[in-house]
Amino acid sequence: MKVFKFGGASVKDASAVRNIFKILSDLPEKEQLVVVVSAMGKTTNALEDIYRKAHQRQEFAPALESSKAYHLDIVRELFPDPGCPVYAEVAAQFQELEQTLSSLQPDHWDQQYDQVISRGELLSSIILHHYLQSQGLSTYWLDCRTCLRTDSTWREGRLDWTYTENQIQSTLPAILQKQIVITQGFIGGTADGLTTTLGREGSDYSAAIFAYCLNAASLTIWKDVPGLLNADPKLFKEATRYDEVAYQEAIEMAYYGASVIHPKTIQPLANKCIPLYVKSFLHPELPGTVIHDCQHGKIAPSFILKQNQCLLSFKAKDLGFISEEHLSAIFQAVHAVRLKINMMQNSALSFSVCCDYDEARVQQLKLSLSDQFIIKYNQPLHLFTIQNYDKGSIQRLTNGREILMEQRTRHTFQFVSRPTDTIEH
Ligand SMILES: Nc1ncnc2c1ncn2[C@@H]1O[C@H](COP(=O)(O)OP(=O)(O)O)[C@@H](O)[C@H]1O
Ligand SMILES: N[C@@H](CC(=O)OP(=O)(O)O)C(=O)O
Repeated sequence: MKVFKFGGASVKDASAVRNIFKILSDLPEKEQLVVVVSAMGKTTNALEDIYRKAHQRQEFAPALESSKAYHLDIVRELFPDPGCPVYAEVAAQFQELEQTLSSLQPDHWDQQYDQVISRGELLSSIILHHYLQSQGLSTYWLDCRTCLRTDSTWREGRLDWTYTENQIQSTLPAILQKQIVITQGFIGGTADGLTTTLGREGSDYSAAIFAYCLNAASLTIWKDVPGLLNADPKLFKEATRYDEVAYQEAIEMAYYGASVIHPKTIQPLANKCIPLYVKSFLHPELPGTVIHDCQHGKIAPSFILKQNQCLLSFKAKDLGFISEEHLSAIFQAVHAVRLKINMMQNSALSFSVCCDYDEARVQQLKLSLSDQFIIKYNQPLHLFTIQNYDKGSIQRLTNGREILMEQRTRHTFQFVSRPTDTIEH
């Protein structure tokens, strides 16, 4: 059996949904398949905006109406018959969403976020399931919250692998004998029946969980790019495709910020040697990239940019050296506010970290450490990483930039700098 994952771009409008049917109908008839789908287009961003407004008691109705209209336009185009049950199911999703939004509690920001933001994947999977059925495919809509059990770490649910594996293995194989399973990426459920999310862009990870639990022959993630490239083509000219990449290299690329694959995706696949194909949904006939257990020589340098970074520096108030005790206090506080460190460096009197910028979390951190440290920060910044660097690739990227922090290991070169108008000079 195989697992396919379709991201937001591959369900962004009615013709994209039709294209999925085309890809699936080209498969051999007996192929057993789980299809994991993300929210349509930029729905998750739209829901975040609606949620923020609702939480701050601002007018959110127009933004909600616009998301509803976006989904309904797609539904109308795909289902000319207004009696099709998809209309009632989509309406019910929006009704429940409105109920949640109008009864928000002032606290529990992260918990309520998950209850709201998860609607995007529920909507897209319902629409895709009904469309594939209307075209003659036999599909089964699975509410993945019944299988993917997480703890209640809101916005970044941690998976209960044992429960999830048992649940998936005891329910799905029988269904897969007869039907294609359509389910949601990005979301899971707690033992109390609440919804969790797995971290932004987490649908790839969901697909890897299904592939792992079902011992799939492969996972394919369908993208708007021809495969895994050595850079984001939206930012770097002349990005080139890798034919094959080893698991470890792909883990590193995702970790450093290559947003084409969620960082947690590869590990479960590598543990069972399940190949991951990155393929173009626009050109499904092309080979794409395979990420698997392979040995090859040095691959072309890859260029990775993480935006919206912040450089924090900590100095002990007594002007003492940065000791292990200081570092321990800093790490505990960083962990408590859930800031993500991407690079760090220490000198005699100060310790610096580059992390994803989140104003509220940075302020919380400053508050919790202000007794011991003088804390300064600088943002917005860019973090560049070059894997498999050489002299030319470093020159190409650093040229004309002011570098605020830099680090080099045998394979990886990283630096933090201020944003400039163009990525390449
Ligand atoms: N190394 C890379 N190779 C290919 N695409 C990349 C890479 N790094 C970033 N991207 C970006 O990832 C995008 C596809 O991922 P994403 O937007 O998450 O798709 P979806 O939401 O449809 O799953 C591409 O359009 C491309 O701009
Ligand atoms: N919809 C979620 C999960 C996801 O993975 O989406 P995509 O596959 O479109 O990156 C998000 O945008 O974060």
